[in-house]
Amino acid sequence: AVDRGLSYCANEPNKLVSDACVSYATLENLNADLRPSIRYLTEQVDFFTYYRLDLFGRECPFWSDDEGFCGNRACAVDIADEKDIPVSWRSSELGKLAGPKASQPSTSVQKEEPSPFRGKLGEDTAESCVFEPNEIDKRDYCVPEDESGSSNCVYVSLVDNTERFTGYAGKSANNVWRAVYQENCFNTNTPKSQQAQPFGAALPFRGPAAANLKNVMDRKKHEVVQQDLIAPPPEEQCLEKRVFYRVLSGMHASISMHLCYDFLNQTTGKWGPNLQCYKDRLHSYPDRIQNIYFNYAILLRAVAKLRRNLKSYTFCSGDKRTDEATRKKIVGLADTIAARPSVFDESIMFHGEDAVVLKEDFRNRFLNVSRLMDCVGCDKCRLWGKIQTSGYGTAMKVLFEYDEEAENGANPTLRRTELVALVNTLGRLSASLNAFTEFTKMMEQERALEDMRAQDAYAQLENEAAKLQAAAAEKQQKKPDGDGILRRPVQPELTGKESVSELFWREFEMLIFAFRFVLKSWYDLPLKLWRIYKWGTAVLMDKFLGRDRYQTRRFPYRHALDEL
Ligand SMILES: Cc1cc2nc3c(=O)[nH]c(=O)nc-3n(C[C@H](O)[C@H](O)[C@H](O)COP(=O)(O)OP(=O)(O)OC[C@H]3O[C@@H](n4cnc5c(N)ncnc54)[C@H](O)[C@@H]3O)c2cc1C
Repeated sequence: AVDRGLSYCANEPNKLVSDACVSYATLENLNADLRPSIRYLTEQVDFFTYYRLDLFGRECPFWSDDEGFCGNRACAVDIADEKDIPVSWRSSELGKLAGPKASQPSTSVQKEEPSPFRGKLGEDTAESCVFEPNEIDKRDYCVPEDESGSSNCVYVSLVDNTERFTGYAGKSANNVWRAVYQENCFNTNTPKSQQAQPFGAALPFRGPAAANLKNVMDRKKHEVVQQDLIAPPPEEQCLEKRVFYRVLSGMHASISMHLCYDFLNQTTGKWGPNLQCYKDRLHSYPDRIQNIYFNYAILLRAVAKLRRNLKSYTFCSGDKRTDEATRKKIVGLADTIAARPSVFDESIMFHGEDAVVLKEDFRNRFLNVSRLMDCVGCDKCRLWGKIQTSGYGTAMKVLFEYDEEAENGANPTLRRTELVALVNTLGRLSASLNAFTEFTKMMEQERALEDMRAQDAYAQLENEAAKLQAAAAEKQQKKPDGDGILRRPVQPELTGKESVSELFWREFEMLIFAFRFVLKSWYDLPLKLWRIYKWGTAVLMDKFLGRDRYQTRRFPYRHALDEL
């Protein structure tokens, strides 16, 4: 059962998520409705639960960080046994295909000649599943994971390798995040020639930001970086730059949410939510949580935009019925999202004078971010880092490069890895919103418990105070004048709202006190005179006999005078 979320802005559930056109409450309700289908797709459907990628073969192109390797068991990835993979996706089968090994047709060629069947795949299996371009297209926002049967590629079950706490931290993780945010330093005033250049094979990381980053990374390689990462762009910056930052920060926040929600308690050895981790990394930073909502909105919009394409997408599991079931499920999800009011309007982006340059810069920067995932020193984190950057890259490709109304073929190719990454990234964000709801409930429980404890402590204090007061009153009653001193009655402060009779009785009480004071003074006088006389003669006698004792003899009524 999926909970209806506790609204992030409980007091303002209809507040809009910045830069999206949807409220927090709407996204939460949408997530409650969509979560069962998203979970089904990402946990039960083979097409979406197996991901093929080059997990170990690519070196970090920016720095060498041998110490960044994470040796924890939780960092390891279990590679899927090819026996569990549908035949048509196995490397052996991919290797038998003539297409990818021979030459890659360009997207336009593919468009003109709808893929003829090759290799050993069955009739139900269209070539587009395996015969995908593995070179970067000028409309790609992410470095593609090699699908063409490269020997470095492995299949990974995403169900058996869930994203959770791994213990990967320290300067290696920090350096990657730092470099990711460094990509956010846009500078549109920079002449075009100096801006980040299109991504190329010879120089994997280009442009001034990249060169600067490489220098910084080289210098900082052995320093533990403590200071904050790049600050978010100011609100007055253009929408595109804010969107770029929100995507990165939302991805980072979503990763933090998962590692806090599925955390290893090292004392008990059990996995479960860690509220303190959530408080430290997310609760104190509402903007980070907002960016998770934002990312959820853009991924929903991208899936909805693919609705038409998905109807004729080739899933190629080798079994027609399985493919039909997969299609029905994913198209069903896209239809449900599309039936709701739009949550993000990408059409307002990349419109100004420098739109072309800005878009190219935006795309190249995101390509660099996807490349940075090869610098992550923990296998499990690298796996999910690659899936999620690919998921966001695919969303951008669909949002900024796809024509919603065009038939398949007119739009850029949607690789299998891209679609799998897109749906799994949506799944991660959906899980993040769910985890956020759970953490919010835990925070409320904790607060209620603290209130109760505070109330208990307060009641206990009140009790103690009452007891002390009662004891004092009792003592006072037993010895009406206590130490023999007649004290002024204690009266509450005047508030100005007292009635005439209250004022009268106050004055009357004081009058009685004055009267008693005078009478008592007369009554005590002989005894006092006698004591003073005794004290005086004792002092004189001490002095006469040359004794020092007189110095310590106290005047008998000094304290009584002080008390008044
Ligand atoms: C790609 C990638 C994937 C990872 N996957 C996992 C994983 O699956 N499991 C796991 O246990 N660990 C994972 N890690 C490590 C994890 O993200 C942290 O780096 C690690 O837990 C150390 O955390 P930290 O407290 O030092 O802060 P970090 O999360 O490393 O953050 C560093 C700094 O970034 C800033 N910052 C933090 N969050 C945000 C945000 N949302 N927006 C803007 N700025 C922010 C803060 O200034 C913070 O001090 C991954 C790291 C990377 C780079």
